[in-house]
Amino acid sequence: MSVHIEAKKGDIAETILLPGDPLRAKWIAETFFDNPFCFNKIRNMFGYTGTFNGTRISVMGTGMGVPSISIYAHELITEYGVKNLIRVGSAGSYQKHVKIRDIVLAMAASSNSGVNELRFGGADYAPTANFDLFKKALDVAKEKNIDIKAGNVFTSDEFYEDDFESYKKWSKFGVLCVEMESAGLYTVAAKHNVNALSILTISDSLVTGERTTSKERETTFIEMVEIAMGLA
Ligand SMILES: O=P(O)(O)O[C@H]1O[C@H](CO)[C@@H](O)[C@H]1O
Ligand SMILES: O=c1cc[nH]c(=O)[nH]1
Repeated sequence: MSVHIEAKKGDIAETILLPGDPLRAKWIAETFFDNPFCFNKIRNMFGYTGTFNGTRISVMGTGMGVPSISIYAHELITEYGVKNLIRVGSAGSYQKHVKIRDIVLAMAASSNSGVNELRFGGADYAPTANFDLFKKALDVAKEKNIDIKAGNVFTSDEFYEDDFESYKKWSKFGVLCVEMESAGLYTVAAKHNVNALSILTISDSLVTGERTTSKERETTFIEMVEIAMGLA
């Protein structure tokens, strides 16, 4: 048991899927896993382990934002020996060609996160995806005929920004979409020499104003989960 996870040693698989939403974690376990059992209910941050095609796999919510995912990633790695951390998140599009329900593999995560500014004393650190997981995700997507987009994403400390138009600077420099955790996940994984990848589904668009419902974000982003499950 760690401070925020009540699982016993050995309860959590080496590969874990990490949605921000704990109810998406529950849906993933109940929809995709064989024989899932719940290993965490602390703070209602549900975590489950089961099997997929005979291989053990886990899923757990991370909450929203870099501080929250950093806590869970740290405990999963240092207390439970997790080696592959795969975020399955929602994101807002910054580009006209990145449309609702498109899948984005985050090759790197630019950020305004105060956490990395604190950690690196104001110097820039470039949080990047693990190459092997990234390549494998491309292969799985191809095999399943799922179109993906890949590139730089933006990890923001804010969901509601004072200046809505500020996204246009990042958009101009080719950033595909915004979410709130990948830079933190990639940095903590790198610190502990384990593997991380963020697979994102576009839930809304800052360009067009379209958006999916909360329920759709919880239970319908199937293709990104299929790619993530293929990495186990
Ligand atoms: O759907 P999840 O995985 O939570 O990801 C996105 O959704 C939340 C904001 O609504 C933030 O956590 C953001 O990163
Ligand atoms: O962090 C997020 C996630 C989805 N959509 C956004 O605009 N921001």
